[in-house]
Amino acid sequence: MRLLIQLNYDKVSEWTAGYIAEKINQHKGSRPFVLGLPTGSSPLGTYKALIDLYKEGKVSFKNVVTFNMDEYIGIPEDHPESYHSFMWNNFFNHVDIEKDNVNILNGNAPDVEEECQQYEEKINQYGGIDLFMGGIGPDGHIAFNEPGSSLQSRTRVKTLTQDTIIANSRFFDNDTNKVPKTALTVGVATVLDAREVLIIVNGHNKARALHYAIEQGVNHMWTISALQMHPKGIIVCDEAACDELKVGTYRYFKDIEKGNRL
Ligand SMILES: N[C@@H]1[C@@H](O)[C@H](O)[C@@H](COP(=O)(O)O)O[C@@H]1O
Repeated sequence: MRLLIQLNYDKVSEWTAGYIAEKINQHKGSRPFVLGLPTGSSPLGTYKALIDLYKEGKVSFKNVVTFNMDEYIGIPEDHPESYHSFMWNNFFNHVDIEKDNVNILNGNAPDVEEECQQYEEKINQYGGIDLFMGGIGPDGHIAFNEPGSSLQSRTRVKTLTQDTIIANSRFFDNDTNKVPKTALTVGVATVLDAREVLIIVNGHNKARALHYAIEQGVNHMWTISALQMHPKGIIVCDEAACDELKVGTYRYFKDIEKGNRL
């Protein structure tokens, strides 16, 4: 696994956007580039930086198909805090992506099981995900794969933990009662199937999760740790997120990434 330690959040965003743009630009062949995407505050800076790169003519999303990680169950698609709204407001509306190339789980589907199965099938029809970008919760969850999720899990319904409900209540007037209690999410195995996985970890409140991701074993209580099983896993973090790493670990990754542009 690579660990890219950046000075601050702006540098994390800049590096990640640059990496994604480069992968899109390098992509060849008739098949579109398939990009997995998260919501949350962690990727916001990356979305802004990608929009800037698009406006500068350095990347285009015309030949990109996206699959989002997750969506709440039971709030309308046009609710300001739905992940549909988040993605269109913060990213898709500002770049040249085709509407038909955007895939986000439908949390209001009449048959959610069917919705999840079709999502997996659609990913396969596109030949799999080239690069899955993600963030993590303070408890190390990836997408909505809460602690205890099977590391072989596929797209399905998950019940949110109280920790996640409290963390996400900041988007719902700080009222935990307004936060949906369930969500549709890609599974850990769905993420690991991607050819590359890039996870953004920033801020002191993610420091414990980063320690478990990097310095402890693969464990279903910290689902991000499954990234250790991926042949091309990358974590991009800021200095603040390194607060729980051993000095030796920190220095090791700083040293081996020294001089690497991307
Ligand atoms: N389902 C999302 C995750 O995909 C995201 O990584 C996490 C962290 O969010 P933030 O980046 O705002 O800390 O929040 C939610 O639980």
